[in-house]
Amino acid sequence: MSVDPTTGGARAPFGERLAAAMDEHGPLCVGIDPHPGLLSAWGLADDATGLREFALRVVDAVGGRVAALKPQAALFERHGSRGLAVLEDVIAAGRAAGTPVIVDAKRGDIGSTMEGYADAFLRDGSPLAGDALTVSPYLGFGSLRPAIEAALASGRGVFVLCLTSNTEGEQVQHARDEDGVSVAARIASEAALLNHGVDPLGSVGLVVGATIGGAAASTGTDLTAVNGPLLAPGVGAQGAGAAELAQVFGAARRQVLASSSRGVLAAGPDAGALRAAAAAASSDVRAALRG
Ligand SMILES: O=c1ccn([C@@H]2O[C@H](COP(=O)(O)O)[C@@H](O)[C@H]2O)c(=O)[nH]1
Repeated sequence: MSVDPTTGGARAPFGERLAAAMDEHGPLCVGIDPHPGLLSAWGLADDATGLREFALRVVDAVGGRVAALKPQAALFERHGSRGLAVLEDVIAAGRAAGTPVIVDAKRGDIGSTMEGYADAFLRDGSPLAGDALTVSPYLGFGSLRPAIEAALASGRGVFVLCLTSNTEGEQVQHARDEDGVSVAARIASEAALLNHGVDPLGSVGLVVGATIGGAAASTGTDLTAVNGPLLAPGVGAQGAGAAELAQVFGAARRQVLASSSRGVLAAGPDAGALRAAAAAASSDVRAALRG
């Protein structure tokens, strides 16, 4: 256990905290993606003030009611330093509501630079540190070591891109090495090694899109053996629903944290409507994954 510097209490490992949150609230993560079109639809300006109103309204509406929140860093970064300040406040507000915050920044670089990303997103005392970070393994899984070590040392987690929800990802993720092992399968087995023996779930998760159909099987990717959380974007706006979740994840379905951003956010700006949209999505994914 690591110590939470805010409360002084013990912080359980991320995988354990997320498993408890999924059991309590249902396996839904609400993505906070303040696209310009959504800001406009909510009657907000496409600036840092509009961004703050939008993002904190989502946290107020659904924080404490869903398993996780996932702010999309790009849509804060596009507002420059003021956008990053809003991202910091959103991370703090989500955590204060007791909801794990997954910062979707998809960082990946050589190991020495990954140290910097680890400091920024995965260490106590950094205002950009949530509960987990999405990371990209395409500089080699080993390059992620600084991020993984920082996460595990502080009760945080990572989600490593494995089989992403976009069709372009297949070109890289389905490729096979000279032994016939796919890139996706290799990434999953690296995560499985790190999560081996951890109960109920390890803290090294994977990103596996809800839109990928039979790609786990066709690439030889053993999702159950990962023994870690599977963040599944693609629900809602990208077209996946309950049937797709059941098909994609099969026996690994209890590890899945389904993620929907625009599918929920389109219900705003009214807080009650946002809450109702999240509750409906949560109940759908719970039926598909836990029924
Ligand atoms: O494979 C991936 C990895 C990440 N994402 C991110 O999830 C959300 C999806 O938003 P929706 O509005 O629910 O489509 C977005 O932030 C993506 O960057 C993904 O879609 N697929």
